[in-house]
This record gives sequence, structure tokens and C-alpha cells, in this order.
Amino acid sequence: MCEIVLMSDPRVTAVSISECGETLSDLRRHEGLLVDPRKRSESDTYFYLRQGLADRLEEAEALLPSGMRFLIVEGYRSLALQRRYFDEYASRLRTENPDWDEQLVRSATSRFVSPPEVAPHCMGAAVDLTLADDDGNEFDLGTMMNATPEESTGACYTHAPNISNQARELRSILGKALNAVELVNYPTE
Ligand SMILES: C[C@@H](N)C(=O)N[C@H](C)C(=O)O
Repeated sequence: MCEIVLMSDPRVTAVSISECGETLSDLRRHEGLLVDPRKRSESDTYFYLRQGLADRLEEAEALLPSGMRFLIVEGYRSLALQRRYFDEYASRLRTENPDWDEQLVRSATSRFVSPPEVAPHCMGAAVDLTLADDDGNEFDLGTMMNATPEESTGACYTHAPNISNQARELRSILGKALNAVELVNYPTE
């Protein structure tokens, strides 16, 4: 099993990035991609992604077995929303684990939410998605969509042992399609 590098790891912060100038693309205009509206009360930009990523998602979706589609839940996120997600979850962990120091709170938080200063969602370069049938009904990949490690007793980790064989198979189908277009998933989410 590969080492998991969390988004709070200094090795992530050390990666230098520069703006590539790619436009943000409205996923609702991409024929074939299903966009779920559950985030609409928090954001009016969740359906945007960088053009190159949107194109690659279309390519990856074509590799799925028939009757299976991506269900896009959240793409672009403002810095303020990212900060809110991070602070809310960190605050919950702090309350539930009063003995943790701030460094531990930060790394544990980053299992589920990226620190705002490195968050790829804020660049339109990351997407939360799952698998669904042609009518948009989600398949069971072993947890509720967006479950935290605590809510899912760790089953949100990609290679968690406490999921059914069917969920494992679906995760593998999803992973293979994404890897084929050089996209990777965050292994703790
Ligand atoms: C909050 C969760 N859905 C998510 O998007 N987490 C990743 C790690 C992120 O915030 O970049």
C-alpha cells in the first residue's frame, strides 16, 4: 500500500504552482455529465471546473460500463467556502478530541478537507463525484457521499476494509476510469 500524503503535509505546500490561464467551464453544458444540485444552497459556482479537467471527465466517463455515469457534486469552490468547510470540521474535531494539539487537529482535518491555502477546489482543479445510473441514482460505494472518517468509521478511505465487495468493485471501476485520463483520487476521502 502506498504512503498517504495528506493535503496538510509540507510536501504539498512545497509544490510550486502557477496559473495556466485555462478558463472555467460550466459542467451543466457538457452533454453526458450529470450535475447534482445538492450544493446549490451553499454556492452558485459548484458546477464550474477548469476546461481541461472537464474534458478529461468526459473522456473518463466514456470508459465506464454501460448504465454507469459520473454524478458531479462539487467542483469550483470559493476560498471563503473552503475556509468555512475547513474551520467547521476542525472545530468539530477539536471539541471531540480535547487532548489533540493544533498540529494534530490540522492534519486530521486535512484527511477530509484541504487547508484553504493549498485547496485544489479553489482553483477549479478538483471535483467531488460518485457513480450513478443513467437516471442519476447513486450507486452504493460504501459510504454516504462526502462522509467524514468519523461518520463512516474510516470506510471513506479508498482502500478501507470495512466495505462490501460490491462497493470495492465500484470504487475500482471509478478509480480505473479516472486513472486512465491521469486523474487521481484523494485516498482518505
Ligand atoms: C470536503 C470534501 N468534499 C473535499 O472536497 N475534500 C477535499 C480533500 C478538499 O477539500 O480538497
